[in-house]
Formats: sequence, C-alpha cells, structure tokens
Amino acid sequence: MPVLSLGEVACLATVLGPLSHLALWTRLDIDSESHKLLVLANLIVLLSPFALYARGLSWFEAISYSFISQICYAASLFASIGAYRAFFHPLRTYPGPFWARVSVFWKVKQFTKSDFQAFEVIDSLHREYGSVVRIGPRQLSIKEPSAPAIIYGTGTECRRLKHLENLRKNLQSLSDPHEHKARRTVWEHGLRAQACQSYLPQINEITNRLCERLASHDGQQVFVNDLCHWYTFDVMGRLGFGRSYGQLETGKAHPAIEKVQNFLKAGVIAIQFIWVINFLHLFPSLEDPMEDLRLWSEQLLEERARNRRSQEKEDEERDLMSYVYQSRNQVDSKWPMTEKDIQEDAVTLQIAGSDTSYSVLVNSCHFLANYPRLQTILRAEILQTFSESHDNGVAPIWSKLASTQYCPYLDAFVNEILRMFPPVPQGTWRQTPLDHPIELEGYVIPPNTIVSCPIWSMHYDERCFRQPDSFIPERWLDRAHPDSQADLLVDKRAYMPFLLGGMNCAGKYLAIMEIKVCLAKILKQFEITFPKTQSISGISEIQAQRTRDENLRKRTKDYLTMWAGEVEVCFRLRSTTKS
Ligand code: HEM
Repeated sequence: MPVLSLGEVACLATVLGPLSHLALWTRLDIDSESHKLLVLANLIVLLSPFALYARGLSWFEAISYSFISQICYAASLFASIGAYRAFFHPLRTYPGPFWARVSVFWKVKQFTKSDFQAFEVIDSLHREYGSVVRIGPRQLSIKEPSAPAIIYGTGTECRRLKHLENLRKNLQSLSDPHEHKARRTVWEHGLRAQACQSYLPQINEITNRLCERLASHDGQQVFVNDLCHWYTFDVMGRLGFGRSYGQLETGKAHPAIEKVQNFLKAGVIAIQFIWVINFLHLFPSLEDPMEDLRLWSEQLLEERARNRRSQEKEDEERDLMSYVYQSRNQVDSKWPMTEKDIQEDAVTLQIAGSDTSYSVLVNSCHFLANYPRLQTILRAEILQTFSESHDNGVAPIWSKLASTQYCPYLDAFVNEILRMFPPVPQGTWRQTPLDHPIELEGYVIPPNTIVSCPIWSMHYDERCFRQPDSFIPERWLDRAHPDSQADLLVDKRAYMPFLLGGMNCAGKYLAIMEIKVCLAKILKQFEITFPKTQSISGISEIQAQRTRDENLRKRTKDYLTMWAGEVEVCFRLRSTTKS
C-alpha cells in the first residue's frame, strides 16, 4: 500500500518543479549543463517504476505513480522556467516579443516561417523594438554603431560560446582567446597579404577556367549560383590542398561538398539549441556529415605531402598549407598543433572561404547586369589597369586592382555589395563575462548574456548609411573623386562584413583578392546582361532596377552564411576578346 495517495504525489511533484528550478537550474550554466540533466532525468524516468515496484507497489501503481509525478514535475518545472524568463530574468527590462523571452522556439519558428530569411526577421524586430532587442531567453541583438568594437573588438571582454567547440574543435570554434590566438597565428602566416599574393597564379588559373566555361555559353542564359560556388570551392581546394575539386571542369558539385552544404542548411536551426548541440556531443558515434570532406582532405593532404617531399618543391609553389606546416612549430607549446588539428582547420577554411565569397560573386553578377552604366565605368577602369600593366604577370595587375588609386570604382562596388548583401548576415554570437556586466551606450548588459550585432541590420541603418536600400557604390568613393557621394556614408563603424577584433575573418585579404581578380577578368572579357525573358515592362528603368534588386533580396536565404538568390544572366564575349 503506497504511503501517499496519487493526488498527494502529484502535488508534491508540482511543488518540487519550481523548487528545483530555483535551487538548481537558475544557478547552473543551463546551456552547458542541461544535457547532463537531461540524461539524469531520462534515467529517473526509466528507473523509477522499478524502484517503486521494489518498494512493494504493484506494477500498475508503480507505473502510474512514476508517470503522474514526472508529468507534474516536468509541467511545473517548465512553467517555472517560463515565468522566470518572462518576468524575473535579468534581461526582463529589455524590449522584445513576449515569446522570444520564454523560449528559443519562438525565434526558430520565425526563421522557418520567413523561409530562412532570418536577417529580415531580426531587422523587423529592430524596427519595432529599437536598437537593443531581446531575441531569446538570454540573447540580445544590438544594432548600435558603437557596439561591434565593444563586443568583438580587440581587447573585448566578451567571448565565444563554448558549445560549438564541444562539438568540433577548430579555429572557428575555439572559445579560449589565448588558445585561439596561438592557433590563429599559424594560419595568419598563410593568410596575410604577402602570402596571399603568392597564390595569384593559382587563383588566376582557376579564374581562367571559370571564364572558359562562361565563354562556352557565349550569350546564353547562365545560372550563376552553381558556377560561383564551384569556383570558390575550387580555389580553396587548390590553395588548401594543392588540388582543386575539379567542379568547374566536370560541371558537377563534389559529393563531399554537397553533403556538407545540406548539413549546413540545418545549422541555422541547430545552432539555436545550444543544449542540443551539447547533447549530440555525448554520442560521438553519430554519423558526422563532415566526415566525407574530412576524409577527402586527409587524403589530399597526404598526397600533397608525398608530392612535396623536398623544400625546393615547397618553395616553388607556395600554398596555404606550406605556410601552415612551416610555422606550426612556432605555436605556444601549451597548445601544440597536431596533424588532426590541421585537418580540422583545413576543412573549416574550405567552407569559411567558399560559402562566403561565392554569394558576393553571384550578387555582383546581378548588380552588373542591373546597372549597365556601372558596368561600363568598371570595365573602363579595369581595361586601363590591364593595358598599363605591360608586364603580363598577375602580381602587377593585382597591385593595381587592389589600389583605390587605380581602381576606386571596383573597390567601391565590392564594398557596396558587401554592405547590401553581407555573406554572414546575422553576425556571430559572443557571451558577456560570467561574473560582471558590461556597459554599452548606457545599457547595462548582465553577465552570461549572449550578444550579437546583426550585420545585415547594421548595414541598413539609416543613421549610418543614407538611402540604405539603394545600390550606390559612389558612397564609398573618396570625396576627391568627381563621382563621390561620400555624404551617403555617415558612420563607417556600422560597416563590418568581416566583423572585427582578434576573431574576425582570417581570410579577409584573400577574399577581397579573389573577388576582385575574378570580377576584373569577367568584366574584361564579357558583357553581362539579363536575358530578355527577365525584362520588366510598363515601368521606368529606375523602377525596374529597384524591383529587380528587391526581388533578389526576397530570394536571398540565410543559413548562417548567405545563400544568394538565384541569378541568371548572359555573358556575351566582348568583340575585342573574340578577335
Ligand atoms: C567576402 C568573403 C568573406 C566574408 C564576408 C567573411 C566573413 C567572415 C565572418 C563574419 C567571420 C566570423 C568572424 C567572427 O566570428 O568574429 C569569418 C570567419 C572566418 N573566415 Fe571569413 N569571410 C569571407 C571569406 C573568407 C575566406 C576567403 C577565407 C579563407 C581563408 C575565410 C576564412 C575565415 C576563417 C578561418 C574564419 C574564422 C576566423 C577565426 O575564428 O579566427 N573567410 N569570416
């Protein structure tokens, strides 16, 4: 005979819910610990009927007591957590949608409802609630020009969250600033300007392959997205492993890359549930979607090592890995860089370096086709550069393409693309210190808060960029330039496509170089137009341009990195190129 009735057990469990929440859950770092609590809770659920049966209850009684008590406990625990987050949490004074305070499910629902236009969701929240919005139970989105320096800048007190590092340890996930710095220093040897310039012949070779493919479709409608994706991955493969993925030759996506892409699409949802990621970490035997790419890179790195036994060979054609292997031993001995670390990072770099630059190229093709006047100006600038570089080597040409003195429009064009379509639209998360708050523009941000600056919204902030919805590269031209519209650029602090500080984009120089070289070669050889089927009639050309830009924005998706909207244009070989 049970000591307590079923009703009494239900009441007791209901009281225990909020009590354990206050005693335990509010004190723990719930994101890091909840997976352990989840395992414990499951064990209790499984074992409690047996325990009760052993105490003399019948099976029926044991199961009903266990079931009722667990339901009551879980319901009151979740109610307590919800009430705490909504009304008593240190972030309670920050504005934001009610349900966003209670659970991350709200954000996930909005992201999926918007068809993965997370940047639009966040942007509309800022328009409704102001520059600091609570977008999750312990997360603030901050759209203030001074915020990036405080959150991401050099010497910041904010840190990366640890959960991604628990899943995979690589340059992009390391949370300890010292360990990160040690690892990053190694990669920086191969990513600084001087090193990147030594890769110009390889980039040039892959760009020529892209142009050959475009020439083979002379004047026909081309779906640009796949081509640009293949191009950027082929470049990264060539620089990272000494061998391109060969996608531009075969006209097909590499299977390992395709698999990773599908996985990354789910990333924007998965990353919201920090505790799920921690939970997955407990099951190392789960299939790893990155495994194929990792194995492939392992094989290529071995092949590369075989081909480059001698130092002369290493010096003959420098690639990213040659710098890494050369400098890995200089890393602080506290954090030695193993072969496996190099492989992990190499894979990360492949993705970080391709999934970002590709969207810039796709969007560039759209804007070049949409603004023929700009195309003409850019082409003139580039042809002048090529004609002045009598020595036909790529390095002298690049030094001019990179210079705002020689190619101010190219620079302004790329800046404006990166402003309007930043490849990492939501920015990345950081966490405020665990033991004290930080202050930002008069806001006191409590300890252990997840903070982020939404790059997309910052780039459309009217306080910083006048006419933010219009594509106006001239805003980036120096005031001395006759076409300058520098007044449209009010506060440059809000411009941060690569973020800033010690954990910002490590491949910034390489990215800009690859994009400019590629655009210059395309513009030199081709006229870019929209196919006739895409013409919009009945409105002025200016309105049609706006409509096309707006439609591109509607087609753009945000899977942590930007997935460019589909762009189809015609590349017609210029008559001088043909002859
Ligand atoms: C236009 C192109 C690109 C953009 C807009 C871009 C942007 C970004 C952003 C916003 C981050 C996150 C920084 C943070 O968490 O604070 C990042 C990280 C990173 N990017 Fe890029 N990226 C681009 C191209 C590249 C390329 C070509 C590479 C090639 C090597 C690269 C390598 C990396 C790496 C290694 C990281 C992690 C850095 C670290 O944790 O230290 N990126 N990038």
